[in-house]
Amino acid sequence: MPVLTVADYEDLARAKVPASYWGYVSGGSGTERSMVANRAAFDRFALRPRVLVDVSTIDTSVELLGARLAGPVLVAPTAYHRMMHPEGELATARGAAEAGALYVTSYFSTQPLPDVAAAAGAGARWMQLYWLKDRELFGSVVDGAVAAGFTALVLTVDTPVVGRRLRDLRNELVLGPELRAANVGPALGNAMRRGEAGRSAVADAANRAFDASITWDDLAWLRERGGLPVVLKGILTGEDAALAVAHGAAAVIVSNHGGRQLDHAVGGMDALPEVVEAVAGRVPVLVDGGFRTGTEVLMALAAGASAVLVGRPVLWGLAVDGAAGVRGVLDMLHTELAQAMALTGRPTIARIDGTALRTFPR
Ligand SMILES: Cc1cc2nc3c(=O)[nH]c(=O)nc-3n(C[C@H](O)[C@H](O)[C@H](O)COP(=O)(O)O)c2cc1C
Ligand SMILES: CCCCCCC(=O)C(=O)O
Repeated sequence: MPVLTVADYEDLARAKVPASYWGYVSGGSGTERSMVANRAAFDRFALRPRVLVDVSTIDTSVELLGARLAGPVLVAPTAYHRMMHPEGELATARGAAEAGALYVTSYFSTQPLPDVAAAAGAGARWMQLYWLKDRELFGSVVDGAVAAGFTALVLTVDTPVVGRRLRDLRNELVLGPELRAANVGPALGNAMRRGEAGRSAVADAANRAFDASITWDDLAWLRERGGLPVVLKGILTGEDAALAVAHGAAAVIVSNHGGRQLDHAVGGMDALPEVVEAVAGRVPVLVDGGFRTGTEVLMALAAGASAVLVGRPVLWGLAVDGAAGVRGVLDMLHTELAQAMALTGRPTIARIDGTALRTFPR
């Protein structure tokens, strides 16, 4: 069967991944309405094409915090890539670099940061962080990211505690020995104890380690420690977007964490307009949650996003064909975007603006 869509990658990946790992990747929290909301939002938008525009050359390239990228589709941070492929994050880093895409490496990478950096080569890379109670350990991971040449720190702010992911609780999720998180110390890195009825070893380890007391005032410490741009991931309101800019965020990522954190949270595409309005062009606004086609990427750009991140699609590509699968998914989204740009009469990313979008009331 030819692989023609991101959804085709999902179908092929499902057959390759053990059931409890598939549940971890596919699932959301609670009723999973936040996950559904991400996809449902696209039904409330339609594109307004312009015709008789010279679209003989299409340029999808963008620049983001100093990185030149082949297109506006980034790899979202996702944990435990060795669930999908034996090479894990090394294959992801190679595939993303080959596609000219920026890779946001998860705090829960199963490969050491220097190895991920080496695999990425000249590829753009940011490092995602969860704030730990153990400030010394937290700081040492920041130092490690800086030393490995990551060029921005992405602090995920929607996870003071882990969402109630029922698929993981039902599957009594435990990780095999190859799935040690390689960069975060043994207490958090090791979620391999025996399964317990109704519990997820991964969520339990995270809940013990994450610092649920941090506030806006702590961000200065992180900016100082890393000396890198700090991007906040998991912003869903205009109020928090304004605070993020006021506290020195270099960019914000509008995200409900793929529907895995707050149940009934607003979807990424639905939250985007109020964040764009509050930020008012002062820093780039990125968005994720449910993006599966280039046309959907174009919708987000028209609504004011500078770029889009994809989480599960990259994992599906990784499971299907390692680095080549990751590259395949990212190339597919950029190719689809280029076609949508031609068909809407917008030959460059800068030409995609709000006039390309019609929004239907909820
Ligand atoms: C399996 C999985 C693991 C994830 N791990 C992380 C993580 O370690 N850090 C983080 O900030 N977000 C994490 N996320 C959330 C993603 O960064 C992103 O917000 C989400 O996947 C986007 O939605 P999509 O999967 O529909 O594209 C994870 C998501 C999935 C599906
Ligand atoms: C199950 C808890 C692990 C949290 C870290 C990975 C993550 O963000 C995720 O969504 O999963």
